[in-house]
Amino acid sequence: MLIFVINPGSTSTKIAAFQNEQVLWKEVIDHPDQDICSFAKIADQYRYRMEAIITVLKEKAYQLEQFHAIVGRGGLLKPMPGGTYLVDEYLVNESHNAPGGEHASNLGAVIAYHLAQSVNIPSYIVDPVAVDEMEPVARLSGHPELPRISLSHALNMKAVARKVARDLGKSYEDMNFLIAHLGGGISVTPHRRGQMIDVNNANHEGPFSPERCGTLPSAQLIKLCYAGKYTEKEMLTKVLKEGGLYAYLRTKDAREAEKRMTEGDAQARLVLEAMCYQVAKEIGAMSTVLAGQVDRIVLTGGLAHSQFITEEITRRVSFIAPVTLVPGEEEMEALALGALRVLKKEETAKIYRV
Ligand SMILES: Nc1ncnc2c1ncn2[C@@H]1O[C@H](COP(=O)(O)OP(=O)(O)OP(=O)(O)O)[C@@H](O)[C@H]1O
Ligand SMILES: CCCC(=O)O
Repeated sequence: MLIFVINPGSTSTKIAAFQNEQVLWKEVIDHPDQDICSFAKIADQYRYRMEAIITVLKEKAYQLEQFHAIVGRGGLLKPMPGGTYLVDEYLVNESHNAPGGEHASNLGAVIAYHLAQSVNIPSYIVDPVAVDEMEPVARLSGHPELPRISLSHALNMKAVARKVARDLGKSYEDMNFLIAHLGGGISVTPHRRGQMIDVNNANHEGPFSPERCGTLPSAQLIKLCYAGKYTEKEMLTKVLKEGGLYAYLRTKDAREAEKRMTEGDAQARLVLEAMCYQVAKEIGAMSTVLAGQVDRIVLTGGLAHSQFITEEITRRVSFIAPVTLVPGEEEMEALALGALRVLKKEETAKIYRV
């Protein structure tokens, strides 16, 4: 089976061709700031990104007709269980209208669907950002007007969970994991026998990350919002794009922060230690969701490449369960494998309706 994979990110679109489980090629199409900033909404980038993808396909001498399916990263749809979903017009319209908010991944389904329609093959999304498998007790925030929302790096976390389980000779559905995706944003999730039963919303809650604030003191936040200093858009940028590491150190790059730390910058050390402290604290909190029945803690995402960061977290949480490192992310493989499970009839594609 030949599968075409499309993963739109905030500054790039990653594409790849897979022959069954094997990657044939991967390409990162970078989108310069001045291009991206010229669009008012993510949905407006559709034609721009589509044309860039078609250009690369032509350069690689691939025809859409050669593929058996196209799979895109799924975005901020309404809450939905994990799995592989067939993309249809309903799902495309929802992705276009972005009910859960603006995110580049909203374009994954739209682009995959239109490319696939043009050559009459199916298109899918897999474990989108909006995967919601939270238990009822996890949904209460403390105020009924502000229910907790599940937004996370579900795609990579579920792929990593399957891989770690496989390496242990088990299936994902047999295991209890605590998985922390440590990227530009951070998700910490208890996975109970294949279900992500809670998660810090990676945009709104939990540890601060290279670019996001995570949980903030709520009354202080309200006062700042009403202080007349910032517009709503500025506040959202502060919390989602210019928070965390960036707010303290003016860099989102943990490698740069670590370099400064090793050169003696005490503030860089404090901020990195605080980020690890918050991640460890969240892992500790989530271990109670599994009542301490944890087979493995898994650290994944870009920050899991760092020895300093993984050791700082591990020394605080290894009393809970052994810690496994899976640095980086495997989103392209996860998308291809999700589509493949359906094409091989190991799984039935779900239909998204809410
Ligand atoms: N070898 C490394 N050592 C330390 N930090 C690293 C290393 N490689 C990447 N990072 C850091 O990881 C962070 C980005 O992680 P990642 O690439 O997983 O994020 P992303 O894909 O941009 O965002 P997200 O994972 O939230 O979708 C950055 O702060 C980057 O500096
Ligand atoms: C909101 C979680 C997903 C991401 O940060 O890309």
